[in-house]
Amino acid sequence: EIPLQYGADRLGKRQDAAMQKFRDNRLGAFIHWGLYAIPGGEWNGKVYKGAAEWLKSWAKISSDEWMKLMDQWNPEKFNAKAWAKMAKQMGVKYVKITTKHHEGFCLWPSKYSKYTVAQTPYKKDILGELVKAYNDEGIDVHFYFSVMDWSHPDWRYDIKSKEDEEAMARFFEFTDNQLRELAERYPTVKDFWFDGTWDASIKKNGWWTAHAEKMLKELLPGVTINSRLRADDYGKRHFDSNGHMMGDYESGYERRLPDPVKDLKVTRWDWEACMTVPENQWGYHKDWSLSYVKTPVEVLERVVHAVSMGGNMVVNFGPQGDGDFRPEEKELAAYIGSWMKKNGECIYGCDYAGFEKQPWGYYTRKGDDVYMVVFNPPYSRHLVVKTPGGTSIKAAQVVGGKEVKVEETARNEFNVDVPSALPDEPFVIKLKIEKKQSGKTYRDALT
Ligand SMILES: COc1ccc([C@@H]2N[C@@H](C)[C@@H](O)[C@H]2O)cc1
Repeated sequence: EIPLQYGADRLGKRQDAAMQKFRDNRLGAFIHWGLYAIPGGEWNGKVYKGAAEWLKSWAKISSDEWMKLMDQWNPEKFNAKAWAKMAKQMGVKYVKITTKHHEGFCLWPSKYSKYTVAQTPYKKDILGELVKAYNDEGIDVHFYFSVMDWSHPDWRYDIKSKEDEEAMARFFEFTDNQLRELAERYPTVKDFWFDGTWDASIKKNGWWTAHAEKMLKELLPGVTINSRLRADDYGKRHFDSNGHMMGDYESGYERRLPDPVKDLKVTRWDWEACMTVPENQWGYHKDWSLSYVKTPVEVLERVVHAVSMGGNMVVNFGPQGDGDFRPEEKELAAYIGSWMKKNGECIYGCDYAGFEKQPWGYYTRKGDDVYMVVFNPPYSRHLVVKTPGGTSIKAAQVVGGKEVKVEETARNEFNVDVPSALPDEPFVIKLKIEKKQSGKTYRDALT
């Protein structure tokens, strides 16, 4: 192993209660809300197809020009309690909120910046209202924080001179001040999800990323930190130069998921994926017809896919500039919520089952209970289950429904019947498994 000063601080999964809660939560929501929600992807009459929260970049707008949007920030339909109710009904156990995105606008009245809600017509502390409202609903709050800050004169993409070095030193102090401020103002926050850390200016300062994690963990014992913050002594990110994950969970699965057959390595560590409903829109975009919009079932499948491989999934919402949500997002939250009400036991507190992936859907597991989450019921009307060695199926029951027949068909192979009346939505079968060898003898084919 290469000696590292700023590599992984720990090998293996964190086993403390705070991390167990992070893991058990499994389903979260992202809230991307900032000045970008006002133009919604359109500038000077031109609609840009790229991610709406990057409009400043696509339309090549100066920060001074962009920050004039603050004069229009007065979300008259914003109601933190209503947002928290919607999250509760969706069945999410936590919400990740953009405290500050790349644009540099702060949803809290930071005393280290003039680009905050305090300097807008709205005036009040939006972040504080949201933290209280979500917590009052029993929902954990996680903070998204972009290190890259397009509004700050000392931000550098790379360090090529003494001036750059001095500017970034000031920038790191500014960032430390904001992080400390967030931790001290909102001590119930459970996680920091860092973004905007891919540039050379950060990769050349791995020491700072380790310091930022350490500082937050001293201020907030138990807080979780994502791998995306971290760069090691040699600028390696997420996993250090010895291949060990930095931070408390891998945060590289953004708008993509590990393959259920080829990428089983991810079951060895904690990880959290995040996803957009359109192909690539985090902030509010006025025209969702520009790309494919995933149906609620397609969103649900990605949630189950993540949990089936021992990960969390965060589904993104991009609230409108007026503080209300678009109809598609309200419908999505309602659909997921109604499904989770019936079937949440196959998600919350569940993990990788260790069963071989089948075409009909995904397995999740909690203790001795293995769940089959069926998205593609086959014409054969039975679901093939291949169990690990020494494992047999004792019984099978549709969650919230009837027992279904289980028949042993070969060594460690079973047919589980689909319900006679096929449900019109993805359904879950709960297996009672037991450790025992089958009494039957099976002849292997000689080839
Ligand atoms: C250079 O490519 C990207 C892609 C997405 C991002 C941000 N990460 C997501 C979680 C959103 O915040 C998106 O703006 C930044 C840079």
